[in-house]
This record gives sequence, C-alpha cells and structure tokens, in this order.
Amino acid sequence: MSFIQLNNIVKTFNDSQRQTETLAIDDISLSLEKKEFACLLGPSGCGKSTLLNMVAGFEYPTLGSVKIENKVITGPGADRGMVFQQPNLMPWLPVWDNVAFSLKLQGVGRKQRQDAAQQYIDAVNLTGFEQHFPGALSGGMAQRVGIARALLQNPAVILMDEPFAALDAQTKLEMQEELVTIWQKYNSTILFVTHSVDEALILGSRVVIMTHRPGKIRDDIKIDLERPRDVTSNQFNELKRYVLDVIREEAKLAHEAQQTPTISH
Ligand SMILES: Nc1ncnc2c1ncn2[C@@H]1O[C@H](COP(=O)(O)OP(=O)(O)OP(=O)(O)O)[C@@H](O)[C@H]1O
Repeated sequence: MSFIQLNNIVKTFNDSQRQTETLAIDDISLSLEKKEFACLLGPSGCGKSTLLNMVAGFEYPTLGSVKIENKVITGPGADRGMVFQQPNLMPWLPVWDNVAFSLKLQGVGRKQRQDAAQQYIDAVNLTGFEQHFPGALSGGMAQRVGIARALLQNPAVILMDEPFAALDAQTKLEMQEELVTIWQKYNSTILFVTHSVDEALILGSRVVIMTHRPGKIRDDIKIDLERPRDVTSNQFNELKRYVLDVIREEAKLAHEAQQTPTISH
C-alpha cells in the first residue's frame, strides 16, 4: 500500500451562472511513496493545483478517492503542510511569530513558541532575522518563512504550489538547494507543482507530466541523477530534452484539439 493514493480521480467544476461545467481532471491514478520528492509538471490549466488541493483537503474529487496511509482525506490536517507561491505572512507579527503561528492558534505560550520556531528558522537559513517583520524581508526570505511555518507542524507531507515562481533566478537556485537539504534532513514526502522543466529535474526524485486539460497522467519518470544535480551534465540534458519533447508534443495536441474548455448542459 502506497503512502498517498489518488485513485481514479475525476474533477469537474460547475459554473452555475453560466450553466456550464469544466472537466478539469479525467481519471488520474497516482501513488506516492514515503520520502518521494514528486514534481508535477504540465501545461497551464491542466489541473496541477487542483490535484495538490485535493491532497491538501481543500478540494474534493467528483469521482474517485484521495487517501493518505489508506485513510480517505476529508479535509486539511497537520500531517500535510502547504506552501503557496505567496507566503501570505501576517505583517504585524515578527518572523518567529509567523513561523509559530499554528502554535499561537493552539494557545501555546510565547516562550514555547519562540523555542519551537528557532530550529525551523535555522533550517531555512533565517537565523538572526527572528525579530524582523515581513515588510523588511526580501521575496526569498519571506518564502523561507513560509517553508519554516509549514515545517514547524512536522508534517509527513509538504505540498508546494509553485513556491519559487515569483523569485529571481539566483534566489530560486539557492532556495532549490535549501529545499533539497530540508527534504533530506526531515525525511519529508514532497509534492511540488511547477511550470519549470529545469526546476522539476533539479528537485524531483520523480517527475509526473500531465496532459493538457482535462488533465491525465502523460508520463511518470523516476529521476536517478546524482545530487546536487549538475544542470550541465549530459544525463541532465538528455532527460531535459526528453521532457521538453513530451511537453512540446502535448502542446501540439492541445492546439490541434482546440478543445472548448466547457461542456454546455
Ligand atoms: N474553483 C474553480 N472553479 C471553476 N473552475 C476551476 C476552479 N479551480 C480550477 N478550475 C479550472 O480547472 C482547471 C484546472 O485548474 P488548475 O488551477 O488546477 O490548473 P493548473 O494546472 O494548476 O494551472 P496553472 O498552471 O495555470 O496554475 C482550469 O480550467 C481552471 O480554470
């Protein structure tokens, strides 16, 4: 039995005003093992975020089931930490208090929250910035706070929706390296949505490619490259060529299909 199981997922969204429904995901089955770092890659609108949100418990499948440790997911839980593209920090709270926000909600005292936050602040290389407020942080630093906040709950699974998309290239590279270190240190299972082939191949132990909408699994590739990944190596570039070919073919099919996104009632 796999750690996370998505079984025959179909997802439609209804637009009651326009009397239409969108078939976003069409029969996806996917299993993730513990400690996997799976990157979800696919064209815009293919349902990557929807799949992630179902594992998070923010969305539910129309058909099929999403299970973690063989239990159907019925809502968000502390076993799953989410990191979004924007970290959505509380501007009136210093870094440490943002990181430990879930403990504040549980009524945990200040000293305990501060102590609990410290190891995660250190893990994301923000030592010394504990008392800074979000307004004084760069984009990369703010995203580090978001990651530390997710880690503090010691989740078995970290769900990441394009967390580095808004960062500059240099910061992105640093954050990718740090994330791999964190993944190795905390033995996390990560499901990571990205648009970037390079990012998927730098991070993933597995890259799952989706088709254009309605999303299906187009390819599922195990990435055995040594870490840290050498983006200039032949093996990296062979894989990159392969993935780019699949994506180009998918884009061509999408263009040819010229499919209308909605089904009228
Ligand atoms: N709450 C919603 N209501 C209606 N339609 C939705 C909703 N959420 C997603 N969709 C539709 O479902 C499809 C899949 O959306 P989703 O955001 O999962 O795709 P994505 O692959 O993450 O896209 P992108 O890469 O552009 O972020 C899209 O057509 C989107 O418009």
